[in-house]
Amino acid sequence: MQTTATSTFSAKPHVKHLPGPFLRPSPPYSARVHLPSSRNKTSISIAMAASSSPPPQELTITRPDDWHLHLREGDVLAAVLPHSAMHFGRAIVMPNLKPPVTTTARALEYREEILRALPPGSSFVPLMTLYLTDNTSPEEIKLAKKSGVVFALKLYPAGATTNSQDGVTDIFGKCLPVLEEMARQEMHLLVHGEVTDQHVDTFDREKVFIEKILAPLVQRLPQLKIVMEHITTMDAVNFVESCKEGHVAATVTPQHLLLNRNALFQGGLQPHNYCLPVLKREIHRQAIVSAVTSGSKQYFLGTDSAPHDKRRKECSCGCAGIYSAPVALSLYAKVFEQAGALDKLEAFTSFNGPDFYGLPRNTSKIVLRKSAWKVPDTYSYSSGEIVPMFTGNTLEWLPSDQLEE
Ligand SMILES: NC(=O)N[C@@H](CC(=O)O)C(=O)O
Ligand SMILES: [Zn+2]
Ligand SMILES: [Zn+2]
Repeated sequence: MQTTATSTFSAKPHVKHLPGPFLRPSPPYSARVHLPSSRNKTSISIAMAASSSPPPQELTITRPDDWHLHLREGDVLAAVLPHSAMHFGRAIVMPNLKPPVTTTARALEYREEILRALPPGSSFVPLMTLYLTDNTSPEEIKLAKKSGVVFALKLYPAGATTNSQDGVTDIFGKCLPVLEEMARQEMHLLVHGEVTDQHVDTFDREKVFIEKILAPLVQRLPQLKIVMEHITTMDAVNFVESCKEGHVAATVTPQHLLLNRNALFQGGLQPHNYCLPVLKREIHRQAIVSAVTSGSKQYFLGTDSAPHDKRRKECSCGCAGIYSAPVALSLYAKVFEQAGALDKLEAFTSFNGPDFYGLPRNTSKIVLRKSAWKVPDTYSYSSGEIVPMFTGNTLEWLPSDQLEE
């Protein structure tokens, strides 16, 4: 499926090539984006320092967590969970099942299903979330907090993305009492930040969401801790950085760091590069790379790994979501390496997330080795196949568990 563009990324001739933006080192932050000027200087000096010493071939980092993950249920859960559990310590598990996880009772059941599906000996911890609806009650927030296993509520504007039809129709009209209770209970709000108004261009939906919903929400409830999930634009970067550190943060996916919207059309329609919010222009990708590799504590790893059966991706109305769990760590390392910021990788993958959620950092380590490995074309499961991001390509930075000292 992935074709096109020449690559300096993989030297081996048999390897399929990756789309363009993946290959170019990120230039210093664009002048059109607002950032404190000291940040520009920092990233340039790191890049220069990195180029004068031999590039590292091995990195040992604190075990990462995934702060935005779709695990699904049943046979898909069984197929995808090992890919996350292998290298990640914990993950914030998205509640957009069919029907969605709207109550603490259901989140507890779903958590048990995940724990049962774990490979033997795994210490992976699922951090549960509830799906916010127009009818979620403040009582439910109290129950969620008391459970000790629910860490956040997820806002899906109704109709914005996969399985969001039961989402919120009018956040200010219907959800303020619940959001106030969340602020009181220190329960985080995770946001799919796109408006659903069909009159708004698909590529502008994140920007308009920030203007119409997110900025007013932060004004109205400054104590509520908000994670803007899977950010895709420089508008989101500017917004996050205009907010107080520790109050508003963002997760960033591998695809929004590596691909721009050309990747949807390169050599033909590429359904496995389709996710929501949709990939944006190159200038937005560059803004996100600069923000994430700057060392700011407001960004952390959230793959948004979203498995869909191959038949539901490769069809006349393919669904949104990219399956990245098996490749995510290799890809994040590549981004930081290209930016000359490998020294900032661990904070992004392993520190900023737990710090924002008020959870302890993991104590075990993983090793990323600079050795080539080939991404499988597909992963089979009992009812079909799932195609991973960068299917069939060769990647570097192979993750493995650190051997006991
Ligand atoms: N990102 C996606 O394109 N899809 C996600 C939903 C979401 O995170 O918006 C999914 O559940 O498939
Ligand atoms: Zn989403
Ligand atoms: Zn998601």
